[in-house]
Amino acid sequence: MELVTSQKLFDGQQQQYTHQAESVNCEMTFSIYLPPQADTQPVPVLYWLSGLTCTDQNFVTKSGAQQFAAKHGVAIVCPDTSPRGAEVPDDPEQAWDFGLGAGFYVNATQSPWKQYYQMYDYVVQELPRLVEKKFAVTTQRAISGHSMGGHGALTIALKNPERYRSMSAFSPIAAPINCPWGQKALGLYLGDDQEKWKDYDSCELIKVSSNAVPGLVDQGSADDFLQQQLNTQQLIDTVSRANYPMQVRMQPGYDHSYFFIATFIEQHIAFHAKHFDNT
Ligand SMILES: N[C@@H](CCC(=O)N[C@@H](CS)C(=O)NCC(=O)O)C(=O)O
Repeated sequence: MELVTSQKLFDGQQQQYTHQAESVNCEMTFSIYLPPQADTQPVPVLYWLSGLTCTDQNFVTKSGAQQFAAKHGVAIVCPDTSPRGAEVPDDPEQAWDFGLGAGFYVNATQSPWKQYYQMYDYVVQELPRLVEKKFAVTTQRAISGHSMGGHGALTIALKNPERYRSMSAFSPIAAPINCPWGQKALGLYLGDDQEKWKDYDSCELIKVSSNAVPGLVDQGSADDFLQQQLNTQQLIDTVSRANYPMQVRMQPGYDHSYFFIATFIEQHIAFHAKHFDNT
């Protein structure tokens, strides 16, 4: 693992690292914010998954989250959104909604994607293993994300309730099996059998879930992707029918951008901190 950058921020450290990742078969970059509390004791970790076209840097530079992580004594780990490198196959038309920057946090089963696009294993297993070995952190974890990353955060927590204390999302792709972004990505990564797509669909997972991970979701009403891609109403209906402990809030006038995330990130970090011991 190699340190790329390190800056002091709100008495903690904002750092970026590269490492050779086995699961995705390439060099990966991730960022970590270590709050000042990590100087004296191990702290819990919030994993943040970003959306389409993003890297590990969007959240670091635009969310303003570090001051709240410092207040609550929580580390924040931001992985990249896909495998990277000249050898990694991309969308044949180089569209921004598939391939590089668009790993959808699944384990691809189809060629040529499956050799690299194992982002589910990377985020759930390999990255936490590395983080928990190298940094002053506990094994208490939470997960959050935006858009494609909101989909990643919710599906990962729903599939691994024993690994995450809480989950949250901004503008998640809540039912990818029912929207163009999801149908394209799941079709190419997982193949034509739509039954297999359900394993990566938050609404489908909530329907069959027997465990309860506390959840918080914020969605802007002025989000340009709301009608065609995000299926927020389906999430609201599914949560209500299943009596799942997830609050889904419509926020009037907010769009899909990081300005929306910056507005509510303090509340999301406080929500996750509430579910950790001793923060
Ligand atoms: N084509 C646009 C749309 C993609 C988009 O809105 N991506 C969201 C996630 S789905 C994002 O976070 N973009 C980067 C940013 O705002 O920093 C772009 O390239 O940014």
